[in-house]
Amino acid sequence: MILLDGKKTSADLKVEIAESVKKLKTEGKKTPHLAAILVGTDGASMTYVNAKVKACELVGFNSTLIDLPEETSEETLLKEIQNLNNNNDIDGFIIQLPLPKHINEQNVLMAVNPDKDVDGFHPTNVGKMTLDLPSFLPATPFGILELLERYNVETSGKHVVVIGRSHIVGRPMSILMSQKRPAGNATVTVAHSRTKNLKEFTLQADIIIAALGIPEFLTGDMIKDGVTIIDVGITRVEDATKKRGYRLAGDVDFKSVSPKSAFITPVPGGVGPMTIAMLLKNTLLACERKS
Ligand SMILES: Nc1nc2c(c(=O)[nH]1)N[C@@H](CN(C=O)c1ccc(C(=O)N[C@@H](CCC(=O)O)C(=O)O)cc1)CN2
Repeated sequence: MILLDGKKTSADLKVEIAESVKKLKTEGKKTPHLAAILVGTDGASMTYVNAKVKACELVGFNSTLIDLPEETSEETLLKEIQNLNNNNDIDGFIIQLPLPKHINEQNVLMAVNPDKDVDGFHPTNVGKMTLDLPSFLPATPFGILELLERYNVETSGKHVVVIGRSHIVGRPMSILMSQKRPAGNATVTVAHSRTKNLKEFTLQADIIIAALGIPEFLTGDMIKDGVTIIDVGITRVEDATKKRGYRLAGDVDFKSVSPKSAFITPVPGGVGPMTIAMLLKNTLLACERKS
């Protein structure tokens, strides 16, 4: 079993991005600038946004964090988005998800200028991705493709089962892996909460992407030997024995699944850190496209 090490791969990527930033600076070009909007005080969202800001510092980007209270209205948030759209120094920005329930996520994501949409969530970028045109790929699927490529995991002609159909991970992952691309050319099945006899599909899969958000859902009896496992889930599960009061659990039961796997991502240290590295990559791209 080979661990697909997202912590190490993302660190390698950050070194490469930092080198590109140095080159931009020596050429007298603009320093990439990422902004993030956080609405509310959800613990996990605060962790991720802070990690994004720290990653910007590490690679030499400028960053701006716009921290808004939970009760922020949709109108106020839309005004903040317009300010970022109109600010020429900002190359790309993201709105951390999930948003509080009183805010319509689609209205918010559609207000982002697609040229600054480094999350790749705007319908224009989703459409371009679907047509395999240059766009910003959503960071988690982009990170998974990068991990598969860097570890030379064969995907061509393989049967990929994606469990979960979210707009952020499952749906784009299924589109990208069926395309003609490195880490693509696969035959893809999308399974979801209404899928009957899921085990019949997972037992046939060469690659499983578990992105349903149910801790330790995929177990050893559901997979065949030699499978590649990508675990996208990161749930905080209460655990009084831990200093923080919780442990991080993936969607995969690592203990029973890893012995049967050829490749597997751990949680933590797998897909999560790759998400941040690919956001940086998109921001660099946004900055380079401007100049
Ligand atoms: N606007 C966005 N919102 C959300 C996205 C996104 O891509 N754009 N994805 C997720 C959360 N996410 C990034 O925002 C994210 C999740 C996990 C990690 C990560 O590094 N996880 C670590 C563990 C960190 C911890 O201690 O909790 C790991 O897996 O090793 C980074 C980013 C939803 N929202």
